[in-house]
Amino acid sequence: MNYQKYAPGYYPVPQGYSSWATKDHIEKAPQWCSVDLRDGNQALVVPMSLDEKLEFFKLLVKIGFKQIEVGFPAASDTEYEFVRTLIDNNMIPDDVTIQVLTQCRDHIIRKTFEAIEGAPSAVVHFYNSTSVAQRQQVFRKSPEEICKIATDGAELVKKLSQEFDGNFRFEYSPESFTGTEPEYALHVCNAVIDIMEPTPERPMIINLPSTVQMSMPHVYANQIEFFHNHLHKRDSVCISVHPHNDRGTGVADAELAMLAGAQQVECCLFGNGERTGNVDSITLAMNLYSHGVDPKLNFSNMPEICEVYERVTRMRVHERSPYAGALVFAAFSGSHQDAIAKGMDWHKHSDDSRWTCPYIPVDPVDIGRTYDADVIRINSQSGKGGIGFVLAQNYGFDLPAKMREELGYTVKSVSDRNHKELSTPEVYEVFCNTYLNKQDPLHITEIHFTRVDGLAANVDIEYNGKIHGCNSVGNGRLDAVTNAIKSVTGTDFALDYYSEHSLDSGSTSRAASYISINWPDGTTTWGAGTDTDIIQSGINALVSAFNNKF
Ligand SMILES: CC(=O)SCCNC(=O)CCNC(=O)[C@H](O)C(C)(C)COP(=O)(O)OP(=O)(O)OC[C@H]1O[C@@H](n2cnc3c(N)ncnc32)[C@H](O)[C@@H]1OP(=O)(O)O
Ligand SMILES: CC(C)C(=O)C(=O)O
Repeated sequence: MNYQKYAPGYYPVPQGYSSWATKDHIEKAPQWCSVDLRDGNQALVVPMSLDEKLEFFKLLVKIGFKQIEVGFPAASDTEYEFVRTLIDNNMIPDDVTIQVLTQCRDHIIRKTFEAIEGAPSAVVHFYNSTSVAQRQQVFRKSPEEICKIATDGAELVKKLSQEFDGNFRFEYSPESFTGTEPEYALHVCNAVIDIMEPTPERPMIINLPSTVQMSMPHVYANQIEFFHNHLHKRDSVCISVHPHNDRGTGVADAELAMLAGAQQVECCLFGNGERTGNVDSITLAMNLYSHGVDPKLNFSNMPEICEVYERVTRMRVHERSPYAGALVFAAFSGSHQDAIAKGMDWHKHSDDSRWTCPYIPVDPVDIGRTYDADVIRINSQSGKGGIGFVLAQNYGFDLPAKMREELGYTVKSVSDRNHKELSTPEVYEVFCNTYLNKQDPLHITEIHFTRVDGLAANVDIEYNGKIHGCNSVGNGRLDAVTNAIKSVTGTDFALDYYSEHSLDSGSTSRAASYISINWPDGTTTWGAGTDTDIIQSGINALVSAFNNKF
C-alpha cells in the first residue's frame, strides 16, 4: 500500500464560492434526467437488447422521468435501432424528451442525427474530454486544441440540427470535468454556449460531470457555484450534474451541487453505471420525499421496479441499496425492533400524520413494501418487543409483558442454536409448542360447573395417563379448576396473573388467555389458551401453565 504514489487530482475553485453551505435543505426536485439506458447500459456486462431497452424505457416513463438519455446511437446497431424504434413507432409520450449522446467527432455526430431524425423532442448531448490527464495522455493536445474539439463539435451539431427534421435542444459536457481546471472548463463551456446561442425560451444544458469522483463533495459544490456565477447566458443555461460514485459520495455530490445551483441531475436507478456507478436516482428522490418534498418521481411500486431492473440489466439490487434493498427496512436487533414496534403503535393511535417512526426513514408501505415481511425479522439478535410484534401482527396474540420476555429468550435461543433466521410461522410454532393449549402431562377431559355457595366444579382430569374424577369449589370457575388440579396432582401453586382478549373478530371469535402461576420453589410458569369459549380458553391457559412446570 504505497500511498505516496497518489495525490489529489482535482482543482478547487478560489475562495468565495461556498455560499451554498449556508443552506440546509433542498426545496424542490431537480429536473431529472435518467441515463440508465446510456451510461447504465454501457456499464453492463451484456448491454441490453432492443426489447430489454424498450421495457426499461417504459418503466422509466412510468416512474415519471421526463428526460431520458436513451442511448449512444453511434455505438451499435441495437443502440441506433432502439432510438429509431421509439421515434418511428411514436412510443415517446408527449411530455417526454429523449436524449442521445455523441462524441465531438464528425461521423459520430452525423450518425447521431440520422438516429434522431423526426424526433418530436430530443436533446443532442455532445462531449469531449477536457481534463489535464486526458489532454496530456489521450489526446496529446494543447488546451486550445481541446477547446476546438468542443467548438467544432458545437458548430456541427448546430448546423445539422438545422438540416435534419426534428425538435432538438442541446447539452454539452466537458467530460472528465472533475480533473479539469475549473477556469479552463468554464472557458470551454462558454465558448460552446456562445456558438449554440441558447435563449431563455430555448435553453441549453451545460452538464458538469464528476466523470470520476476525485474530491470531497463540498469541493464539487464549490465548483458548481463557480459555474453558476460565471457561465455565459446563465438565464438560458440549465446547469446539470452527472455524479459518479468512485469515492462513494455520489449522492452527496448531487445534493450539495443542487444547493450550489445545479438544476438538473443525471442519474441511474440503483446507482448503476460505470465502475462504482452513477448517482442513484432512487436515493436522491426518496431523500427529498422523506423530507416532505415532492420528488416528482413515483417509486410507489419498488418491488416491481427491482424486478424489471434485475431482469433486464442482469444486475442485482443490493440488499442494502437505500430505500429499495431487501433488508433496508428490516430490523433484526432487539432494541431497534422494540422502538419500531412502539413507534408503529404510536403512529396508529396518534393524530400526527407525519412519519417519525424510529429507525425507518420512510413508511415502507409508501413504496410497496409490507410491515409483515419486511420490517421485523427474527434471529438471535432479536428481542421480546420484536417477537411480540410478530405474533401480534400476524396471529393477533397480544402477550403480557413478562410472558413476552420469556418467549423472547426461548425464540432467540432456538435461532441461535440452529444458526438461522426464524420465519414468522417458525416463531409462531415456538410460541405454540412452548405455551399454547398444552395437554401433557395434565389434561382436563370433562368439566361441569354448578353455582351453589360460590362455584362448584365436577372435573375429570387425565394426569400422567390416568383419569381422576374430582369435585372442587372456588370463588370462580378458574379458582375451582385450580383447586381440582391441586387436589388431583398433590401440588401447590398460586395463580399470579390472568388476562384475556378476543383473537378474531365476529361472532365465532376465539378468546386468547394468558396465565402465570407461582410455585413454592419461587419459580413462575406461563401458559396460553385459546377457545371460542372464554372460560375454556382461561382453563386451557391454566393447564398449559401447570404443564410447563413438568
Ligand atoms: C464518460 C463517458 O461515459 S463517455 C461515453 C462513453 N461511452 C462509450 O464510449 C460507449 C460507446 N462508444 C463506442 O461505441 C465507441 O467508442 C465509438 C463508436 C463511439 C467510437 O468507436 P471507435 O472510433 O472505434 O473507438 P474509440 O472510442 O476507441 O475512439 C477513440 C478515438 O476517439 C477520440 N475521442 C474519444 N472521445 C472523443 C470525444 N469526446 N471527442 C472527440 N474525440 C474523441 C480518441 O482521442 C481516439 O482518437 P484517435 O483515433 O485519434 O486515437
Ligand atoms: C458523457 C459524460 C456526461 C459522462 O457520462 C461522464 O462524464 O461520466
